[in-house]
Amino acid sequence: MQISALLPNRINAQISLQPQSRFIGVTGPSGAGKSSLFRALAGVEKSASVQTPWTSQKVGIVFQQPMLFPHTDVRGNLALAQRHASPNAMSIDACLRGCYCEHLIDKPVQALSGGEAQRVAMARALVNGPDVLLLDESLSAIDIFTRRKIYQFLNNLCVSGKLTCLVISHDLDDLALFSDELVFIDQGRTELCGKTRDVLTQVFEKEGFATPSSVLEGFKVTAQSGAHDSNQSQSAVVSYKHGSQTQQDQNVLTLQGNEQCQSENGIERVEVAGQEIFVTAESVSYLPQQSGEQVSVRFAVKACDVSIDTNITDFGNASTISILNALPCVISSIEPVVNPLSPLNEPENNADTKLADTKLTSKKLATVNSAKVLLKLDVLGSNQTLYASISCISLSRLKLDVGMQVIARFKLP
Ligand SMILES: Nc1ncnc2c1ncn2[C@@H]1O[C@H](COP(=O)(O)OP(=O)(O)OP(=O)(O)O)[C@@H](O)[C@H]1O
Repeated sequence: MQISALLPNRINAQISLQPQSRFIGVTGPSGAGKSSLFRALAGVEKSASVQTPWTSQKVGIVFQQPMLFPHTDVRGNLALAQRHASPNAMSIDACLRGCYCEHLIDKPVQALSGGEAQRVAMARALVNGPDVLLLDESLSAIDIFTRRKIYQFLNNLCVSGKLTCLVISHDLDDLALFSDELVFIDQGRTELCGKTRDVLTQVFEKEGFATPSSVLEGFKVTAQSGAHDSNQSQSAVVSYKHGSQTQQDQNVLTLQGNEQCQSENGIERVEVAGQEIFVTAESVSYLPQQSGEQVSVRFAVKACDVSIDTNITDFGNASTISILNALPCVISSIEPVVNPLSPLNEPENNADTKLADTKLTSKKLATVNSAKVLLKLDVLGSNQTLYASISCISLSRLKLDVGMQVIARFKLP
């Protein structure tokens, strides 16, 4: 999927995406040109020259400012959008449910809070039945719980093949969780573009975040495929079917036969690199589904939530700690988390901040004035990466070094 946009003196962006990508995150510094790019793609910028694969498809855009029709109420706004809806558009009720604003239906627009107005604007855009939806920080005023639920609704529409979303956000955790691919815009150009976890790694390394998130992918585990008290490999055998209209409206994952998705008390079980991982239901999103029976999902793990255990034997039976999740890993790099405000960390004092291929000494750590280190961990049995942010005290107490095998333990995301 190729997209290009040229807007004199502002945008010169070429974006190359995989054909199966349906939820594409867009980020970059303030003033980078993200909104200008979307305005160009939506046809709002008359001087723009744009090429997209959506020439015969319906494209919608939702701005940060909801721009609802002020002379009517929520019902009136949705009814107006429905007048021009495409034949396969979802019902008003389904859109209201998916955007958590059923209770707002009779409210005048002036009586809506900022976040409520954003939810209604999102529902209104969906009622119109777009094939492609451009979201320009459209959910920025909504609390994280509701926002994640709406993103999950959109994610499910994307996975069912009904919608392609391009989503501008400064919240990298949201984008990590939902994006099939991520685009980083800077100075009007596409600086990075590709698989979310690869682009995120480059963004974190470039921007030097102290506690980056890692994106892990795996398969949903079914009820019949595993026991609770085991960390052993389980096979995941649920499938995604393009169900009836009602099912699609409600975004139901259809199960095969009598199998049940393992979601107990809001917890999903996901197989990652042969291990069973527990994740809260709201922290899982679906990948574009491949042919076959397994349902591919992803979740994000913050570096500060990962602990390191050097006892690599019998790791599935750590019954004395509350942390549920464990993945065998090898340390691939160790870098200090540098305090940017410290005078010790000016460039001339900071020449040797990469400790990856050297023996760690307390002298070196003192040189970079760091209380914490960031470990990059290769998850054994997969090509996935996990970050762990731990104290320098733990680093030296556990005598951690590059190449060491450890168990990464993390609470359920
Ligand atoms: N209508 C306009 N005419 C001329 N320049 C504009 C116009 N709108 C925006 N700009 C400029 O284009 C640049 C990119 O702005 P844009 O709003 O696209 O950035 P952004 O990445 O969306 O920023 P933010 O994250 O802060 O929303 C900025 O320097 C801005 O001043």
